[in-house]
Amino acid sequence: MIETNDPAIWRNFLPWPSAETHKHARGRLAVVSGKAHQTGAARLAAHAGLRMGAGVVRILCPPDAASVIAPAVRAVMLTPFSSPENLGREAAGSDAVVIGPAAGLDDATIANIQALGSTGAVLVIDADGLSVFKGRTAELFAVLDRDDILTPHEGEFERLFPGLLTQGREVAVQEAARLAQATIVLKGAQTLIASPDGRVRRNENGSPWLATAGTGDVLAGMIGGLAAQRMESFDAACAAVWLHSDAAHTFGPGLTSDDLPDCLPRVLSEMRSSALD
Ligand SMILES: NC(=O)C1=CN([C@@H]2O[C@H](COP(=O)(O)OP(=O)(O)OC[C@H]3O[C@@H](n4cnc5c(N)ncnc54)[C@H](O)[C@@H]3O)[C@@H](O)[C@H]2O)[C@@H](O)CC1
Ligand SMILES: Nc1ncnc2c1ncn2[C@@H]1O[C@H](COP(=O)(O)OP(=O)(O)O)[C@@H](O)[C@H]1O
Repeated sequence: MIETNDPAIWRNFLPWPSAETHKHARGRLAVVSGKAHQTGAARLAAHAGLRMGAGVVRILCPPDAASVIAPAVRAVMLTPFSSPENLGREAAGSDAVVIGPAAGLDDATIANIQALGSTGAVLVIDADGLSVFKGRTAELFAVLDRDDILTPHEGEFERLFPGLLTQGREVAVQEAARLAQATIVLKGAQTLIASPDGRVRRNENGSPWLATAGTGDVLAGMIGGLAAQRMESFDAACAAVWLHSDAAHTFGPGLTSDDLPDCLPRVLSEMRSSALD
């Protein structure tokens, strides 16, 4: 049965800081950047993860990208990596890692994802991190744990699961979660979220203002931010999808992906008030 993605299901599981917490205890998120001319997507995701409450957010970047990113971040930290092995070491200790936005469609992205697979962090894989496995899904599935999350739009979904969408989006997303043994977020006007345990939810508060470049990168960062705070992956994905749309409704006309993270304090405050009622 497909449930509506109603906040009543997950709002009591949203992570709020306790009085005694500190930034490392709130959760550590890493976001992997693309090359020097492709750093915007990672910066969007990192800012969104921080706004969602991850206590420490770090961009891990190829060495040539560091001088581009450093002047463009403040609360987000930055560490260059020189190889997939080095990336794995730098990401160890992260609770969640986002990879894929503007990562590049080359073997380096595959090697980086494989290196992250042994860190134990929840992986949120989006965009190029999905498309690069076209025709090589067995290699992707070999990396995944059940708490990992894939966030394809329909184009990316078709690259990973050719032909599956002809069975309808609902059937397709459930079958994809079963095959991948991971949570799948099939994005669109009505995003569907499926868990490998068979649960599936339809998001019904979508906003067409989200049809603008970079909003998917922000969503990946929001999911990563909640997963870093150890919210269960399926609920983290469902909550982030709903809050992402709510932020878009809050902003309305003229929305760009840059605006979304800055709408989150209001959206989260309203959610917190309703959870305390
Ligand atoms: N600020 C930034 O730096 C941004 C970087 N981005 C990155 O830029 C790279 C390329 O992005 P593209 O948008 O070209 O790659 P996509 O894989 O999104 O699009 C490639 C093709 O897929 C097709 N497609 C089929 N179904 C689609 C759907 N439902 N939604 C969107 N496209 C669909 C489109 O026709 C498009 O020509 C990615 O790595 C992405 O993460 C984008 O996220 C935009 C913002
Ligand atoms: N018409 C629409 N109605 C509701 N949500 C939409 C619509 N178009 C796009 N979105 C949402 O916007 C986001 C776009 O993500 P994505 O396609 O990955 O873009 P990008 O790669 O530019 O970040 C997804 O969360 C998707 O569900």
